[in-house]
Amino acid sequence: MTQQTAPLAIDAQHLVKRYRQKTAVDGISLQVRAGETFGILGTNGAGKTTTVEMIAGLRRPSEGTVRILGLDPFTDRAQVRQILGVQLQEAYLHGSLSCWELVELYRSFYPDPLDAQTALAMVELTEKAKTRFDDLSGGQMQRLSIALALIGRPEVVILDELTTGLDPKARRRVWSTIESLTEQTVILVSHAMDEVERLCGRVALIDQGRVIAQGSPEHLKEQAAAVTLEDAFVALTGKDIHDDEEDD
Ligand SMILES: Nc1ncnc2c1ncn2[C@@H]1O[C@H](COP(=O)(O)OP(=O)(O)OP(=O)(O)O)[C@@H](O)[C@H]1O
Repeated sequence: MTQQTAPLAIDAQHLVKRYRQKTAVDGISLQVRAGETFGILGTNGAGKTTTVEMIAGLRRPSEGTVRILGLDPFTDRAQVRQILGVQLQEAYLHGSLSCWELVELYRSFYPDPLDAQTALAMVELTEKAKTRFDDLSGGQMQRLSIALALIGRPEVVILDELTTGLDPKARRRVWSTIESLTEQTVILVSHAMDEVERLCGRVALIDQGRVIAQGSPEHLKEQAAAVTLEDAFVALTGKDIHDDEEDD
């Protein structure tokens, strides 16, 4: 089965999220096929996190629908939890537990999890097994949250700012881990063009809560007559990826 004919793993239709004064997401539709690694690129405040939180069932849309392998993340919450792994920008974990205890806790949620040693080794935290979460560095916390997102061997994985704050070596290691997920469907929110170009078959460019363009990195570069994905982003959105929308 090619990816073009694979079933839809994620089908988000016309997602809208309104906060009091602000429409953070303004009619985003995304279809991701099983086995794809799909990137979401956008400036700060473009609505990326709100979009993936709605897809994950962590934030209720004001409008629109989400299906993950045909399931509704709100009404089929228990089933969705078994097939979805989520790494958010900020990990809200029990800080007094050690890495090992957190890994064991997360393993207990799934029928066929990775073993604890494999999970810690995957993100190079074997040496930190006994360290309390609160005593980890920011990068180590992030790596642990990646391991916890993958521990249940989820069919669908959502990763928000996968490697922000990691050093170059750690970034490359995490990329290899993601590249090894050939069976899984991955949504990757990122600011990092090199990361998106390396890992994602298709990308959606998001600006002011809308999808401005989507396609393979090659297609987006062609569409914008740009040499790099960063130039394509600037050409298609009129913004630099490093801009902060709040400042406009
Ligand atoms: N709980 C909230 N209440 C009000 N406004 C919010 C809330 N959460 C997010 N927003 C606003 O919605 C917009 C989109 O936020 P979101 O976090 O989805 O953007 P983002 O693209 O993920 O940005 P970043 O790259 O900085 O994480 C921003 O203007 C943000 O300030």
